[in-house]
Amino acid sequence: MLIDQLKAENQALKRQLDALLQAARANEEKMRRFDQLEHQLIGAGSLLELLRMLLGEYRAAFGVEQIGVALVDSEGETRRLLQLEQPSDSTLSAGLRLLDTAAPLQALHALPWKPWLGRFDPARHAGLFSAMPVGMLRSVALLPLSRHGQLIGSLHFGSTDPQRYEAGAGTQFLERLSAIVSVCLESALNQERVKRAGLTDALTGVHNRRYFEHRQLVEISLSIRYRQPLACMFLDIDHFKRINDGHGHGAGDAVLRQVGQLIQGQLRLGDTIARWGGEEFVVLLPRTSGVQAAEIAERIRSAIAQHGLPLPGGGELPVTTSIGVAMLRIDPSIREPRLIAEGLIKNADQALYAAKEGGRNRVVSGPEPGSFEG
Ligand SMILES: Nc1nc2c(ncn2[C@@H]2O[C@H](COP(=O)(O)OP(=O)(O)OP(=O)(O)O)[C@@H](O)[C@H]2O)c(=O)[nH]1
Repeated sequence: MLIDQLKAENQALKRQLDALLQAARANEEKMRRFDQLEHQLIGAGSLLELLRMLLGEYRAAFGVEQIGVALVDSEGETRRLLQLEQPSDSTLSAGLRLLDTAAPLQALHALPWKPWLGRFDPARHAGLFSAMPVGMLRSVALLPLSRHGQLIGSLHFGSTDPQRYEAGAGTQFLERLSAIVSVCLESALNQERVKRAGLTDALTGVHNRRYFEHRQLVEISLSIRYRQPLACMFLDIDHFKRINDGHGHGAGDAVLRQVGQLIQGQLRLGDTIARWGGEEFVVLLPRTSGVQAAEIAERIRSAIAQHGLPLPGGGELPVTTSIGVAMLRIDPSIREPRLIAEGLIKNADQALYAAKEGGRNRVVSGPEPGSFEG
């Protein structure tokens, strides 16, 4: 009898031991995966890649239903940097929130900043998960992201399991994760700033020709692959030399800045504007027909003509532009994207020349493209 009892106890102990060993192995495996993910985060090649990892791969790796990231972006810099890389990204739009101020995060994270684990409270937490459906969430982990004593963002995990993130549970791993993500974010932002500096026109703040030429190749390939129209606009400020000669180089620079902003103000997110050089700007309009492009060009022309440059002594210096519009044309004999790009620019430039010849302050459209059969 006693032997049977001992045997049964032994078996129960063995089962417990097996379960513990299994849990330890699972934990070890989990730690190994986290370790791998941390290395991937550290190795992210860009801000976009880092955010995609956090919002996409991490979600799968952690086995949580939802992940959200909020970043303080008071100057709109992060938004601009991300657009530079990828104008629209569904992973990002689902999980990323850019905040004008740190105030919402200060309300979320009390000092000393540490991960907060607990029950999901729709009133407080629903907004943290952005566009994702949040009705099923039961527990959340909110990780403050900080650098140099400032809150720079917040990382949010949401689970349908009420016990997944329980108040009072250990947060060592999450603390480490928030430290790593904070450093990676700062470093990725710095990398993007360096990259952007090489792709931006220092005077006007719009893209430079180098960026445009790169973007143009991407847009041409997309346009051909999806058989969608692509419009290109060449803009030149009229009699710019007279502005420089009559009012000084500083006034000329101010006109360039103002014109760049006015053009930008008329464009959509996926459009690209760049300073081509001197007083010339160039614009790419994906998925835009010739008729629409001519309308947009006319809006730009009119906006610039209506906004003269305010002069220090009062009054305004009139500014006008001539604009040439061309559509991507597919010549089956030309397959090299670089040559197609040159042809598109040449056609827009010819239309611009016709606008100058026609008396300036006007829009001229080049011939409509034939079909998209390539
Ligand atoms: N202020 C300023 N001027 C520039 C800059 N880059 C080029 N320019 C000037 O832009 C002027 C361009 O003059 P032109 O090419 O003769 O053309 P325009 O006077 O605009 O005449 P049209 O194009 O025929 O209407 C030159 O005087 C250049 O020195 C710049 O960055 N800042």
